[in-house]
Amino acid sequence: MGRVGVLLLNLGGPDKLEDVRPFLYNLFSDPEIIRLPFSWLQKPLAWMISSLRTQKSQENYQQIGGGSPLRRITEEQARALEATLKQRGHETQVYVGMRYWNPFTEEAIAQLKRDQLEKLVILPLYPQFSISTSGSSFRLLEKLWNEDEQLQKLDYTVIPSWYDRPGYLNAMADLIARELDRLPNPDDAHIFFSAHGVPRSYVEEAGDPYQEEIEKCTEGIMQTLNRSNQYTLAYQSRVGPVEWLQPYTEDAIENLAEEGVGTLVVVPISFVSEHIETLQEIDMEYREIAQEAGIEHFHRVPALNTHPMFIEDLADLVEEATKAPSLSFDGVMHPPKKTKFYPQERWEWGLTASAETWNGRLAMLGFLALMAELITGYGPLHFVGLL
Ligand SMILES: C=CC1=C(C)c2cc3[nH]c(cc4nc(cc5[nH]c(cc1n2)c(C)c5CCC(=O)O)C(CCC(=O)O)=C4C)c(C)c3C=C
Ligand SMILES: [Fe+2]
Repeated sequence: MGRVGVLLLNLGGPDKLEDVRPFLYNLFSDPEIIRLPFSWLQKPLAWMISSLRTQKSQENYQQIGGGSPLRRITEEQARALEATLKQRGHETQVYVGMRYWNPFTEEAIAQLKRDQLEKLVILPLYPQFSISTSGSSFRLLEKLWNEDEQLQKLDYTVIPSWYDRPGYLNAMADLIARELDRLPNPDDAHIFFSAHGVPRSYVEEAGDPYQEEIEKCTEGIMQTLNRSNQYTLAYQSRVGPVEWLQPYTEDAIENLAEEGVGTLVVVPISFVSEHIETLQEIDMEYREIAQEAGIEHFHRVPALNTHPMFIEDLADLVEEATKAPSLSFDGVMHPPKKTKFYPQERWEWGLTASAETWNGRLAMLGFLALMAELITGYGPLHFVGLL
């Protein structure tokens, strides 16, 4: 391999409590996270939601030590991948580009430009593709590439998702097997896959392949695990008033308790690092729900972090991507057509004149309602827990 760089993409998280508000502002400013009919609404709404959500979010980060471990773990993964590639004889520079917090993707790109690479492998640290995660990072890269001729000359490969790789499935199965084997009766445990949710409309209207990839991933892990345990897939971390993918984790836990399940082994599957949604949401909130519902034993499988099988698999993936034909930029940051579906079209609202009119009216009404809610502290967004 020549001078190859690997760009690891991730979401980012606040390092300390003061970072929570600007981190949330960046997150809610992203149209791939909150989709609005008019772009001019995005920033005021992001400001408003982030201002009102900060306290609740800070309390959660406080419970896990005052900040997200995501940056530290992602840096550890980057260094472990670099070391594994070096052992295999490849001098590869691995960069970390976060979407909403330090180290930002823009900084990673500035650094890799200075390093004069021959080829770049773009590797999201999300096993499954979603418009809201890898898709959002690809959109940002698209923008940066479109603005920069030096980047346009760089050969690159994009890996859209990798949930079905045997190395990854083996690493996940290994972690689950270890957790099961610590129990007195491993066969009786119910394996509970908790995936990060997305609004249902992402899948049904915008063609997000996320749900399909999550389902295939879960089946792949169970086949690799090759045990007789019963299992369930549910979706966690719902934000806001709209419907998200179902069943919701909290409901599924309560249903299993009603069916008499006494031991749950929870497996987080949408991310590869410990972060607030494993350490606080699963370990604290869902544990409490399970206990209150009568589930006596609640165990959680750790995230992959720097699991050696996982890092070896990432190294294989980089080697394979380096051998794959390079792409030249044509205005869109897409992978080769054959690999995986990646929605190229932005999800547009208001496709017809009358819909435009209604979108406009609804947007204005919504904005006024939000202003009223901001001033009074009462309203539907407080009621459903978004603010
Ligand atoms: C509001 C919509 C959100 C969508 C859609 C969403 C999708 C999504 N997110 C992850 C992974 C992570 N999310 C994290 C934080 C986070 N995400 C949202 C909202 C949406 N996520 C919020 C409001 C937050 C902030 C935390 C909070 O206030 O609850 C993180 C970082 C966690 C950390 O340790 O800091 C990750 C990682 C996935 C995989 C996903 C869709 C597939
Ligand atoms: Fe999220």
